[in-house]
Amino acid sequence: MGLLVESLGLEQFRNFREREVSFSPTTTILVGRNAVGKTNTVEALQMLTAGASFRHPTPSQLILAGCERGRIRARLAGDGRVVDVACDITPQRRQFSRNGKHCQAADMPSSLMSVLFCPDDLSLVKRGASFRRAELDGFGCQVAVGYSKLLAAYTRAIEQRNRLLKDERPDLSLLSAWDSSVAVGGATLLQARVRLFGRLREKILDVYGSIAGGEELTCTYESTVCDDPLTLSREELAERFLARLEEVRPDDLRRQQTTVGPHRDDVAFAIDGRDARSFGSQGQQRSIVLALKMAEVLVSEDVTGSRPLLLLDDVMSELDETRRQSVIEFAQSGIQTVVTTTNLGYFSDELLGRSKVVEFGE
Ligand SMILES: Nc1ncnc2c1ncn2[C@@H]1O[C@H](COP(=O)(O)OP(=O)(O)OP(=O)(O)O)[C@@H](O)[C@H]1O
Repeated sequence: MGLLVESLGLEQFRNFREREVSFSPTTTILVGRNAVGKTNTVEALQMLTAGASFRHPTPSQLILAGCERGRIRARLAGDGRVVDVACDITPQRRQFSRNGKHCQAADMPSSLMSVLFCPDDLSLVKRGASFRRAELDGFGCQVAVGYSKLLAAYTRAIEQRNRLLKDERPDLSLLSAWDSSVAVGGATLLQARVRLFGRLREKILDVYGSIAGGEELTCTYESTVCDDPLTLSREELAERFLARLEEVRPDDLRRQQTTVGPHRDDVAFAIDGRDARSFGSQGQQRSIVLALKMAEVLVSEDVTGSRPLLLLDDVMSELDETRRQSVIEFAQSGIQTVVTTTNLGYFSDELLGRSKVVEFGE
């Protein structure tokens, strides 16, 4: 079954001097007008589960204006155990802890992970490729052991190679050394990412079929290194990547950046054979994102054996009735959900009766 969030404490965090919120094991609805701190509450929950915030703030942005430090903490309970997680925030850093012992941000999802769905996600299909990569990587960092380390090491290697490419007269032997380290780290990351994508794809197609039956969705991982990275061994893939880096070297030197690798890959969606980015209606694009988020919940349950916390920030107003119902039904299938809204009118009386409603603002 796994852990559920029982309560959250916010101390000098964002707009809160002090606030306690307790949660239902099923659905909790945070309601209030704009700018009262509903998203800030969701952000705190995401930090204590995913170990990161979708808004990518600096630590000082998280501290109540005029204060020197802040703290967020949550009590997680389930399976006969209680886990207290917290994050102490100073202007310089965030220090995470579990049951009073310091830990890394990347360790947080091992207690409870989360899937966030917010209005920005709705344009994921048509936004730049970096957003789709970030979605996959953010999910990977939570669900796959070691993924965040792979990603960090690869990102560092790419930064170093790019820095060298920007030199007036790049040292070519040093560039070859960076090529090797980019290729070896990149091959491992690429295989982990494509494997994860394969698991997600299966569920995305299932879920999409149930939201938009009759339409045929395809999703493809588009690698800049080779067509099917999983048909090669890791060593073979690293060699292929190295060969690609050598092939594009003149171009990379001219453009002063690395133009192939997992940091340039993309995920493409097509409906009935037509690219959803340019041909999909807004509704179809939103259904794809919905299917992707639900797939993340399902895959994380498959991989970890426990259900993640589902955070729905302000998406009810952005979805039409049919898609809203799909989300609500999905959330009702035994997934602890926290949803924010300015308007309780989106929820049926029956659902309101079964949910915990927490009011924000006066
Ligand atoms: N570090 C901070 N110190 C004080 N106030 C802050 C800080 N960071 C954000 N805020 C305030 O928090 C409020 C925004 O809260 P939040 O984003 O949670 O809104 P919301 O309740 O979700 O509403 P909306 O639907 O408009 O997003 C703003 O008034 C903003 O000024």
